[in-house]
Amino acid sequence: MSDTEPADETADVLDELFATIKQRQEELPEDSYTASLFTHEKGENEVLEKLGEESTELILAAKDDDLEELQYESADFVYHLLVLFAMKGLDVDDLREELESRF
Ligand SMILES: N=c1c2ncn([C@@H]3O[C@H](COP(=O)(O)OP(=O)(O)OP(=O)(O)O)[C@@H](O)[C@H]3O)c2ncn1[C@@H]1O[C@H](COP(=O)(O)O)[C@@H](O)[C@H]1O
Repeated sequence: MSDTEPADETADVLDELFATIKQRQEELPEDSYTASLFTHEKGENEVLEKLGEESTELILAAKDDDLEELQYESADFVYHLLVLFAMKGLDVDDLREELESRF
C-alpha cells in the first residue's frame, strides 16, 4: 500500500475533502450527494445511518480479508464522518488535534 508516502499527503487529502464538504454545505448545489445529506428529510439521521451501514460493510470486508473492499468502505466511512463533523460544527482539525493529543 502507501506506507512510503509522507504523513502530510494524508493531511492534505483530508483538508481538501473537508473544505469541499463545507463548500457543499454552504452552497447546496442540486446535483451534489454531499449537499443532499445536509438537506435530507431525515436530518442528521441519514448520515448516522450511513455511518452504521459503512461500518458494518468495513467490518464484513475485514472479516473476509478483502483488503480492497476494506480500503473502499473505510474511505466511505471517513467521508461520512467528516460530513457529520461539518453538521455538528466540528472541524477536521478537531479530529487531528484529538489524535495528536494521544501521541
Ligand atoms: N468522498 C466522497 C464520497 N464517498 C462516498 N460517497 C457517496 O456516498 C454514497 C455511499 O452510499 P452507499 O454506500 O449507499 O452507496 P454505494 O457505494 O453505491 O453502495 P455500497 O456498494 O457501498 O453498498 C455514494 O453515493 C457515494 O457516491 C461520496 N460522495 C462524495 N465524496 C467527496 O465529496 C466531494 C463532493 O461530491 P458531491 O457530493 O458530488 O458534491 C467529491 O468530490 C468527493 O471528494
